[in-house]
Amino acid sequence: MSKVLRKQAALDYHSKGRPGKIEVVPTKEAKTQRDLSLAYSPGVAEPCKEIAANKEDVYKYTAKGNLVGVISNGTAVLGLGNIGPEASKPVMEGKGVLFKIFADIDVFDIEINETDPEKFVQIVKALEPTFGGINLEDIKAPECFVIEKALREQLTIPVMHDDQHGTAIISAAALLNALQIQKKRIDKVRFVINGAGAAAMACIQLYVSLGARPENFFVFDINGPLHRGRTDLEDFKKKFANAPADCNLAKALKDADVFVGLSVGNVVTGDMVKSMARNPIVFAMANPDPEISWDEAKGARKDLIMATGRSDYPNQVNNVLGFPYIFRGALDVRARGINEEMKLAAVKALAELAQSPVPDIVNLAYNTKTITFGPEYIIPKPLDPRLLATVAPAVAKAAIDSGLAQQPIHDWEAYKTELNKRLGLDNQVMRALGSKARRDPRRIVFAEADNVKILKAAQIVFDEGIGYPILLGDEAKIRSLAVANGIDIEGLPIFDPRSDAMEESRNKFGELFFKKRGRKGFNYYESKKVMRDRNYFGCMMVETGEADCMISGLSKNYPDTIRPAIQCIGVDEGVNRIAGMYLMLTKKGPIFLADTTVNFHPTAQELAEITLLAAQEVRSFNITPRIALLSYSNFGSSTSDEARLVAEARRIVKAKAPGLIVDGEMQASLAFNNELLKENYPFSELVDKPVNTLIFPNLAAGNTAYNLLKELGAADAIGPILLGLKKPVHILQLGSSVRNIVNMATIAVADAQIKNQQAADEAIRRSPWWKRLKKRES
Ligand SMILES: NC(=O)C1=CN([C@@H]2O[C@H](COP(=O)(O)OP(=O)(O)OC[C@H]3O[C@@H](n4cnc5c(N)ncnc54)[C@H](OP(=O)(O)O)[C@@H]3O)[C@@H](O)[C@H]2O)C=CC1
Ligand SMILES: CC(=O)C(=O)O
Ligand SMILES: [Mg+2]
Repeated sequence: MSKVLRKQAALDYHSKGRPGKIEVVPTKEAKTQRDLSLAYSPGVAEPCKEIAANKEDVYKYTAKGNLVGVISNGTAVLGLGNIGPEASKPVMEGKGVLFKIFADIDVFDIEINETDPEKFVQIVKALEPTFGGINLEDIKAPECFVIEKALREQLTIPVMHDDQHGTAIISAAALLNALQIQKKRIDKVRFVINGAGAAAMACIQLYVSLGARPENFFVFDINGPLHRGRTDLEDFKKKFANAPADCNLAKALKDADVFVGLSVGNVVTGDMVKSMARNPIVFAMANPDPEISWDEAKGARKDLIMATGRSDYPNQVNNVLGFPYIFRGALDVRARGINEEMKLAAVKALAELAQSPVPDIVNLAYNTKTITFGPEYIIPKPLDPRLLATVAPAVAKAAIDSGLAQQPIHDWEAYKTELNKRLGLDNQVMRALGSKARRDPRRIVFAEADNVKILKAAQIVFDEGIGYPILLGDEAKIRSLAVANGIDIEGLPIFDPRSDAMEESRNKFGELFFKKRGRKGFNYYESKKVMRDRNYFGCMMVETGEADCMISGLSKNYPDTIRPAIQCIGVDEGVNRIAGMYLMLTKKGPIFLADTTVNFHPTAQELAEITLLAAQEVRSFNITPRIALLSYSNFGSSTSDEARLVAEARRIVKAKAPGLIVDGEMQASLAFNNELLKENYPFSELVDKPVNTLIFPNLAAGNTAYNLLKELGAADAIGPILLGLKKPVHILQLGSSVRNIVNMATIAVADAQIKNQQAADEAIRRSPWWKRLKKRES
């Protein structure tokens, strides 16, 4: 993405809808009069009195224990410098988001208009009753040292200045691994450190505690090398004033083993990297622009291990790998602080994790098959879901062993299970699916490209490497929409099915369509004419292999979009119908709902077919389906025709797929209440097998359920995912957001991979060498 577009995308991201990136969400029911009388006056007085009598109970009755204050005065924001507290707020909100998504920690971001360290300390100290921990952020040196020291001494909750210790911990873990790969010893290597601020000084200190020699550091600040002749140096800099007075960065880097940049962007050149010792290590960690770009540094040396703070290159050495998990561990044992033992435990856990085999979900998330420990993987990836259950327990254990914990953990396995539960599956599912799509992007037709949301989605699909968009619609209109909205569609093919230029394609598609539908109501003339309709044209592109999948329906009703798909493409072999399914991303993980879209009053046979189609699609998400067939009756408690139909559907499904985990008829409440199920219906296949797929008895029920869940904010809805078509065409709902459209496109691409895979497999099975293979096997 170009810089200009990235700028606009970032501004749009922050300003669209509710401005900013966070909101407060109640965790208790607050709907009825009773709820309100408990949540607030008079009921709320009871926990107040308990806490007044015993202050510790604040952890029992309030959110304090899981609440971290991310606090800044905006004096050293990323590498942007002293830009003030308001301008620091997007970064602090961002840290809040990362705390939440990676460690389920809630954050209030607090930007304080105060640069005087003493006053700043007084303000933060007064906030102690609110928080379980304090993460100081982007406060410049040397004030940050004074502030952190005073707060650590005066508060009884964990306090950490993330830019110092988070950065030191992550970079130390990366450094240990890089040294191991480069076969160098930490006590022998010579370091050049650019920057002598919060992050740099903490890194140096931690490296020294890991064995580096203080005299082996040449350190630079904005005024040049730290040397003994300088009279302007604060005490914390004097300790490392080892460099010769006439030194500069170029001279210092000659024959140096390790460069660590925690200063500003673009101050190191490729020539400087070339002059370093054999097998050098460069950590250019300034944000957002590193001291030297990945490409320039790697271009200079083949034997280099390179890392930056950025997410778009390998080896992202960024404190995001630390603060969520360090605080998680500290909060969970109610540690009184964060000490050296806890930091070193985090270093060790991170370094070791990078050396252990990477699970599929990480490879999926990063669109690669082979992430393995080595020069381009010295530190775990931020999207590695193992980080939480690895680093947090290590930190918690160190807090217990070093006497800082007030609430020890005894059952470590149970603790790890609880940590994994906190992450939920929902993010992982879309993330993994996105990565799957990116691994083998397919051509995707956007039939309504003269719609600005579709255009924005198409751009994202292209930029994120999910697929290759093909835009259908009036070219002039599409181009002017793109210009007016700053959407980059350069290089994306645009076809207008109504234009003269498309006459040949219309004729070709029309001929084919006539062959399919000539005896089903379309004469020769109509078959060609209907190809002026974008949905027919797009579906024929998919049918003829000129595209792999299609997205449409934002501005038309379902039947008008589904009909062309059925007529042009048709249903899969052995399938008699299509159906629609929604993927609901809920707090309990992903739940699939079908049929939400097509079949009004399915018979038992039809309901069984819908169930089998849904099961097949759920498997394509790498999830084992566990299906409840829903009704208002539980296992024959009603003898109505409707209830019996559902029970009969289950019988048909089991006859066709005995291994499928499916039960019913049952009420939705029973499907999600394992205790009730176990107690009253111990024979059920779903006992101890949490349901993830719901089949509704009719369209009214299915459609109502997903809309209710969505509108009440109980789940994000992705769909409808059309089931049963031979090739993927997916239909958007009216008013879909850009993110919804991108999600649907992702599913369409992933589906296209499966379908084409099947087609390829069939072709192989029909080929002569398949027979030879079989013969050899036997
Ligand atoms: N990747 C990561 O995880 C992290 C990266 N960082 C990055 O590190 C950088 C510093 O952050 P932080 O320590 O919090 O900020 P500070 O303001 O505390 O420190 C900045 C340091 O950089 C020095 N400096 C500025 N310009 C130059 C220059 N041209 N040459 C040499 N030194 C220079 C300053 O010198 P002086 O002392 O003379 O003012 C100061 O010592 C930022 O870019 C930040 O984004 C920070 C934390 C984590
Ligand atoms: C990553 C971070 O905290 C910084 O650049 O300041
Ligand atoms: Mg920072």
